[in-house]
Amino acid sequence: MFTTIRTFLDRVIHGTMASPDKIIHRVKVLNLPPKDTVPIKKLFNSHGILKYKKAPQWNYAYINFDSEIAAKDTMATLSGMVFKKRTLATEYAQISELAFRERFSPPPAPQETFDPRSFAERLADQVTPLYKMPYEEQLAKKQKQAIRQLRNFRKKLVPLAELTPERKAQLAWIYENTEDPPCQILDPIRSPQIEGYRTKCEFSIGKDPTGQPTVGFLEGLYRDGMTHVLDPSQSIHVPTVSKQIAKAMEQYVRHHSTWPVYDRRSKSGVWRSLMVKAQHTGDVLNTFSLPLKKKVMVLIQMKTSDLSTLQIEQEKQRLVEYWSSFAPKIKTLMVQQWNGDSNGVREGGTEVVMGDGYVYEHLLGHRFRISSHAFFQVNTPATEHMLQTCAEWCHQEEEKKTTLLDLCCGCGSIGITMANTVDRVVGIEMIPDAINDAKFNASLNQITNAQYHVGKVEEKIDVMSHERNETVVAVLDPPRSGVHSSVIRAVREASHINKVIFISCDAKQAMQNFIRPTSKKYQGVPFKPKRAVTIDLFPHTDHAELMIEFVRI
Ligand SMILES: C[S@@+](CC[C@H](N)C(=O)[O-])C[C@H]1O[C@@H](n2cnc3c(N)ncnc32)[C@H](O)[C@@H]1O
Repeated sequence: MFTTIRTFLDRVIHGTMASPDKIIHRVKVLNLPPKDTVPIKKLFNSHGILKYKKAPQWNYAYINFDSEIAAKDTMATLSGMVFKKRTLATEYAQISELAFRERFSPPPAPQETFDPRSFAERLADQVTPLYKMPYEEQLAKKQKQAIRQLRNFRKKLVPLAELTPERKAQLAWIYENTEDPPCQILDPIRSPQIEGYRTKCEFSIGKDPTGQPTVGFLEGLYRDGMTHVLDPSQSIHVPTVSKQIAKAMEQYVRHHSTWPVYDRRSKSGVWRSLMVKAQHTGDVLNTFSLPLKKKVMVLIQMKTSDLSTLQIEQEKQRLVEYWSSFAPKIKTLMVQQWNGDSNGVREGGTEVVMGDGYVYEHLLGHRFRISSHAFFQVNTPATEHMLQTCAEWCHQEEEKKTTLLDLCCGCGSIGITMANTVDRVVGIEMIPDAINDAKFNASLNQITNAQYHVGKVEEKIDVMSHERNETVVAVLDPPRSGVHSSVIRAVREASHINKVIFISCDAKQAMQNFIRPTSKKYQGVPFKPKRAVTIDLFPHTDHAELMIEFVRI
């Protein structure tokens, strides 16, 4: 058994091990508004409740207490309280901690059925499902998806037809155009490079179906009980250098380390995941003489709760020695210690053990420093095409000052590549490291007209002082999971924003909220799409970016 007596005692003493006797006093708060995440957080925080569980779509929340008295106190405070015109109610329950934890125990392993495909085919079907399709057909398929998405605007909004004439007039553009997609759709922008284009890869470390420690991609979804890791050496979207690094890490865990790989089912073991950022250009200015050693960041995630401090330090030292002699040379090595249940590389808890913790990339003649957690588009040449088109669309013809509002700006790539064509850039981003990168990147590129603000867009959108005689173009590039509706509301209500370039992999709801007629919830004059283009940032996969220019109606 890998767990030592020391860690067993440690868990019992520090409470990370479920004790059958321990009772959780749970309060369910009922009749909360769905969404409204920020006001709900403020409400709970103002009553000293910092930890609770509520999904945006739920109209209830759970709060766990160690004592019945604390639970009942909170019930007395919240019951009957009127919040957002709703009267809150509460329910109390006691549950054993063991039962509570078992809710999160791994799903049962799926029944093994005979699969005639090789492991490589199984993985390719999963991570690059279009790999057998000629590239032109892939583009046509993605174009069809974009057209369907834009046509859906009409389908989703027609139920709003019982509208006042004034609100109906706001949708005239969509009713007038009954057959075609409701705006111009340009030819898709193809990826200049269709193989080995992914600059960032997150590999899992675990066992393949034969039980061999492997560094690769997880087969299927963990929530479906899948925990096998498959070898990525034939994955066509992964660059050669990243495959070499995955293989080297696999050699390390198989032959150089005495610690086992992490088992997602028993939640034991040490080696969890490997993130590789293998940038396209790297940190040299002359892009034609690229020493490979300047391009690659490696981050290794370990579960260290079963190791002593000395063992952790020794392991870090061994990793540094191993990767220092690896060819091609890597630029920086990081170790992340993560003992929680969730999988994947996380923000924070990362130590730089070799190099400076950064890699660099060039985009449209600008140089960018990227930290381990900052988002950066994974397909550099295709991103350059996307940004070129975005810059053309942002261009204002009027003789007015233009402010570019770079919402969800990451480490600043959009604003910085366009800063020389506008009067000022204002960037907002919630990850502090990314904002540090954005500020650094602005000065690295001698950009003096950019300011950056750390925080959530929905909370910071007002940081921008409104100047007279300026037009504001917002570029909104949210994560795949979408943006909070308050962001869309804030953009709609900011009457000085007359254009929004919306870049998204999948955010249908957000797009609809830009165009729906004025209502109590969605105030401000709505936008309408003027043109759209698909940019294929992810060849061989089902994904692509859709960039839409929205203008006020
Ligand atoms: C798809 S990335 C785009 C980054 C950047 N525009 C770029 O092209 O490199 C989305 C970014 O939005 C940030 N983000 C997500 N939700 C946010 C929010 N509510 N407010 C501010 N930033 C957010 C993420 O941290 C991430 O950096």
